[in-house]
Amino acid sequence: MSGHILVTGGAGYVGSHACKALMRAGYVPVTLDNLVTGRQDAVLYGPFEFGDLADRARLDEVFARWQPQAVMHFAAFSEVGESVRDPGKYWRANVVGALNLIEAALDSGCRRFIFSSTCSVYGDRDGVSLDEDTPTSPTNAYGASKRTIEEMLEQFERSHGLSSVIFRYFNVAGADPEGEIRERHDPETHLIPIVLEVAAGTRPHVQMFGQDYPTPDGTCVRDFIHVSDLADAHVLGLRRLERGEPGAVFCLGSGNGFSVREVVDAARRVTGCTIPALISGRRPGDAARLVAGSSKARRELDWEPTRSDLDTMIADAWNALTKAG
Ligand SMILES: NC(=O)c1ccc[n+]([C@@H]2O[C@H](COP(=O)([O-])OP(=O)(O)OC[C@H]3O[C@@H](n4cnc5c(N)ncnc54)[C@H](O)[C@@H]3O)[C@@H](O)[C@H]2O)c1
Ligand SMILES: O=c1ccn([C@@H]2O[C@H](COP(=O)(O)OP(=O)(O)O[C@H]3O[C@H](CO)[C@H](O)[C@H](O)[C@H]3O)[C@@H](O)[C@H]2O)c(=O)[nH]1
Repeated sequence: MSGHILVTGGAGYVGSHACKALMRAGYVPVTLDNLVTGRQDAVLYGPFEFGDLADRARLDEVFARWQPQAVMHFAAFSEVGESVRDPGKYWRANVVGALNLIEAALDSGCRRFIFSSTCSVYGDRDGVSLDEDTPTSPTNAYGASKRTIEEMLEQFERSHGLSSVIFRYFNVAGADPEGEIRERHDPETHLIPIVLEVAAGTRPHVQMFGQDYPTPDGTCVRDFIHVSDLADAHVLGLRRLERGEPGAVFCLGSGNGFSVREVVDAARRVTGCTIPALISGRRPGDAARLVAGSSKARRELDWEPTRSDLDTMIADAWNALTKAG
């Protein structure tokens, strides 16, 4: 089935890759974005509507114009450290923004909703592999805002028949294998793009935040998932809703943990560059180890990540960065 899909945050990193996957699957992704962190030149695969989730009248206009059959909701603030310093920003933009969007969707008759959540909803559960049944206990406003939106979706499913698929992403990495779009945050805070900026010579060194964690080499361990594999999961989630299956939560990770040090070593291997690395103190809010333990998305959505080995993710990000010049 094809049709228009409203993609909030479609000018951002994950949203732009989702738009490409939707376009390839025969849908028309309509991006709604206020460009606070996204870029209009990443909106390549469907129409663009400038707008802010806070502006309910604008949301109503966009729903009336395109009559989307589903919403994919990526737009949010998503920096853990910032959410600790400024929780109000996260509650207002993420939670109130999502509530406006849900109500605008329902008022327009749209009852399919796909939501970007995060493994930050689990808080710091060192040593445990995290799956859909792991109890949530967010430790910062970012994770708490995402968990609250999950609860809102569960409540609107019961009260208004809004069907939702909630994806809890682990660490998203890589870039479009064709290099058309990539991760471009300013300032960049994520490990892999920072390491690649060092390789490209635009940053002098990478700081490794902490080497005294209870992990094999003392640096934090993360589960990285390729952004294109993640985008494919969203199309599969949409098809699940089209089939009329009930809403569900899925963790999206590879199930493999890599330490910060292993990521830096892999980037040296893939790029052939030296990549100076310094050890510095822990970054507040970081959990020692966040690794997905679930195969529910593989089982129930038939999702099969194909590019989520570490070297391929780094190579795709590197190719996209060097292609962009
Ligand atoms: N990147 C990751 O590793 C990761 C991990 C877990 C979850 N997520 C979630 O995935 C989603 C996308 O993350 P990303 O890395 O692509 O971020 P991003 O900053 O690249 O994209 C977010 C987009 O939303 C837009 N936006 C933000 N607030 C808006 C508002 N009020 N109205 C309209 N547009 C708005 C921004 O301009 C941007 O284009 C977020 O919800 C994030 O919490 C990302
Ligand atoms: O310059 C850097 C940047 C990061 N790191 C380390 O690399 C690891 C990964 O850090 P990222 O900032 O790349 O990613 P996070 O794990 O902090 O955050 C990501 O996953 C979270 C869920 O855990 C949220 O969803 C968030 O939006 C998403 O960016 C962490 O141990 C961090 O301390 C460094 O050592 N040096």
